[in-house]
Amino acid sequence: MATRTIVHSDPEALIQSASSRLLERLSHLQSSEGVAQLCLTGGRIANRIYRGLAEQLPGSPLDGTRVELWWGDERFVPTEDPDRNAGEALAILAPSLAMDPSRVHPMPAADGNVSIEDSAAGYATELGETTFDICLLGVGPDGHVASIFPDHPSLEPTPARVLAVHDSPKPPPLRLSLSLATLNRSREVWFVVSGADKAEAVRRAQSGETGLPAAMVTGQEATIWLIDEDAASQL
Ligand SMILES: O=C1O[C@H](COP(=O)(O)O)[C@@H](O)[C@H](O)[C@H]1O
Repeated sequence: MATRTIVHSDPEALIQSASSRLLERLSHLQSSEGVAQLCLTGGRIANRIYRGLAEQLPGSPLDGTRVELWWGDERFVPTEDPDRNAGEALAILAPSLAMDPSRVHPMPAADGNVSIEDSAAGYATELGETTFDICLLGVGPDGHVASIFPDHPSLEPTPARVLAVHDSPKPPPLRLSLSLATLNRSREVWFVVSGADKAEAVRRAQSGETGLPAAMVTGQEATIWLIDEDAASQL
C-alpha cells in the first residue's frame, strides 16, 4: 500500500501540519463512518501535535463524542504517574474535546495488585477486533515503535493483540504495547518524527531494515511519514 513521506521545515511546521491533517481527517471520517477510531502514541512530538489539535478545536466540526480513543503503548505505572502516555494526552485534549467516556480506552495502569499480564489480556478483550482508522506512531532513535523494541522479546512473533513488556530498554521497564499484528490492522498509519537523533532510525525504517520495529508497521490503506527536515536528513 502507498507510503508517503512529507517533510516539514521544522518541528513547528510539522506540528501545525500534522494537527490540521488530523482534525480534517477525523472530521471527514465522522461524516463517512459516524465514529472515528484513533490510536494515539506517546512521545514528545505527539504531545505537541495534540496541543496543536486542541488549539484548533474551538469552532471546528469535530464531534468529540464520536472519536474513539485507543493507545498504542503505555508505561505500566500507577494512574497518577506523570510518565503515563494517556495521562498527558488526556490532560491536553480533555479541556477542548468533549469526549464520551465510554469511547476513551486508556491502557490499564499499575494500580493495586493487578498483574501486567492480566492488564494486557484485559486490554486485548476491550480492543476486540477494532480496526483503527488512524494509528499515530512515534519512533525512537533505536527504531522502536509503541513499546516494541529491536533485539528484544517484544519483537518476537505472537498471536497476542496486546503485549506485556518486561525489561524495556527505555525506562520505565514495564510497559504495555499493541502487538505488530494489531498495529498492522490499522487502515492508516501516521509516523510522526522530529529531530536529528531520529534521522538514522527514519532512514533504516524507510529502507525496510529487517528486525527494525519501525520498518515492520504499515497501514492497510496508507502509511504516511510526517517528519521534519532534521529527521529527514539521512534520507
Ligand atoms: O517511550 C516512548 O517513546 C516513543 C518515542 O518518544 P519520543 O519522545 O522520542 O518521541 C513513543 O513513541 C512511545 O509511545 C513512548 O511510550
